[in-house]
Amino acid sequence: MAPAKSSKSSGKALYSVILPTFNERQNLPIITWLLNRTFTEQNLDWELVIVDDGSPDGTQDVAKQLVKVYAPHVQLQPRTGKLGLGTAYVHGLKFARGNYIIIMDADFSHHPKFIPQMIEKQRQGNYDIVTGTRYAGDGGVYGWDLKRKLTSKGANIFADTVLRPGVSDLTGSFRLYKRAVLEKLFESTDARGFTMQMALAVTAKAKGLSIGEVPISFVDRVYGDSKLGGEEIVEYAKGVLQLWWTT
Ligand SMILES: Nc1nc2c(ncn2[C@@H]2O[C@H](COP(=O)(O)OP(=O)(O)O[C@H]3O[C@H](CO)[C@@H](O)[C@H](O)[C@@H]3O)[C@@H](O)[C@H]2O)c(=O)[nH]1
Ligand SMILES: [Mg+2]
Repeated sequence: MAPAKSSKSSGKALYSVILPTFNERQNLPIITWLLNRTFTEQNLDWELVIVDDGSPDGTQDVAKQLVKVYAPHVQLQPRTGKLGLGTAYVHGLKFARGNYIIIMDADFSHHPKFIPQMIEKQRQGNYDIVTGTRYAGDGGVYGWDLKRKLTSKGANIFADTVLRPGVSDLTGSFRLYKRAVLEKLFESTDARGFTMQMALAVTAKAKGLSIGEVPISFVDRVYGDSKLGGEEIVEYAKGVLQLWWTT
């Protein structure tokens, strides 16, 4: 792959999108097309780092095609097995070259159309982090059943009550980070599962970092299944209590 323009040498912002995938063969081409369109329209430098965990559905074959079609913007950084969402971000960051890192899901729950607003917000306030929020302003959740909605809302209320971070969507993972900030946050939290989003936001607030919010509509995936299970929910509760103890 031809090297992407380095943000350090050009002095211009380079936005790296880290996209963890597990069985996203059907979603990946469209999300990549949308990302390309969004960044091109905005005249922004960008790259996409796909972290696929050996998906049995052939996601990596699709990803390899996209690497060629969108060269030099797309890289595939696979792992051999399903090692989890949090470590996928850490893995992706090792290869990302941008000075800004965007983390999002590959299943259209996080629509690329919100990226320009997140970038604009970051620039306005020079925020360390800008997080997409489903629970403020025009934000919302569409397509989830009541149980899943209550789980998400409950998880946010629980963490907000115990930890008081003042961030409206702690479990959401559609975020823009300054690169150096994300590197430091990864070093200072052990949480690596779905708990990680909450732990990163709470730790950031405890360190005095600034977090801007952009309302997003989160739409449930059309293709494939969620990988969030009961075990993750227990881990989340443990994560909140651990942070309560340590921050
Ligand atoms: N590489 C890798 N990717 C993974 C893994 N598990 C999930 N993914 C990818 O991570 C993204 C999110 O996974 P989903 O399974 O679609 O998650 P969800 O149930 O929709 O959960 C969403 O909402 C949660 C709570 O609001 C969020 O915490 C979570 O990050 C995500 O946005 C998708 O792109 C999926 O392919 C994994 O073990 N490895
Ligand atoms: Mg999803």
